[in-house]
Amino acid sequence: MPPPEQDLPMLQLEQLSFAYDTQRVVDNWSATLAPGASWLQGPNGCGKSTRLKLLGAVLQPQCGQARLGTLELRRDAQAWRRQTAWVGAEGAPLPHLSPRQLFAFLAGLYGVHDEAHWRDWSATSTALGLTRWLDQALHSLSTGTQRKAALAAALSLDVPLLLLDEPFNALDEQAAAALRQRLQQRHQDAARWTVMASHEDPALSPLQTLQLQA
Ligand SMILES: Nc1ncnc2c1ncn2[C@@H]1O[C@H](COP(=O)(O)OP(=O)(O)OP(=O)(O)O)[C@@H](O)[C@H]1O
Repeated sequence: MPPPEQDLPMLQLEQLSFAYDTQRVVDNWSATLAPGASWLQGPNGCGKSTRLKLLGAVLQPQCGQARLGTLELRRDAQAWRRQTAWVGAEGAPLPHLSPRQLFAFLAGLYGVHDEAHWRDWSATSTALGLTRWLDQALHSLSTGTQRKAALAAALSLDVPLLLLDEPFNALDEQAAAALRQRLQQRHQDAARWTVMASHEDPALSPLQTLQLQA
């Protein structure tokens, strides 16, 4: 049985601010995200991708704080990254690796070695229609296939905080449906967050929507 709502941990964002040089893109961003799926919605250039990078500790906020359980983003950046998987809006990282090698590399980096994760990755890859490409270098694959590889790996790492930038871009309908199903499954356990920047409604239920302004 899931814990009562008042006992659930929250992802707390407290007045996060970030500027590229002199351009302030995130200005005192505060939000409380309950476990589950959240959608960052807003016009082009409003800072959706930048916010995901802040939450992934890829960029350092100049002010503010984020808290995930006992972790603080600015104090515990290294530990925070280990609890986080981030899939960017383009193709896959490390294009000289194959999808299988990418997952092996990430699994080693995150310290995930058990068989269950391999099985999970394999099942996710199959559901996404990735199977025939598993041993080909990512750079030789289409953008959609690269994204499937990055998504399968990130989902199988099974970290509490999953950050997805335009996850449905370049996915065929079957893969998009498989991704939705996998994300729904991920949230059957209460203590996981998925934050998505997406032009398209992620069509997950329940879904917390964060409307951002230009
Ligand atoms: N590395 C960077 N250096 C300087 N400025 C940047 C950098 N990345 C993004 N920006 C600027 O920050 C602003 C927000 O960009 P960001 O990509 O976060 O927005 P977005 O809402 O994700 O946009 P889109 O929907 O077009 O992907 C834009 O004006 C963009 O030009």
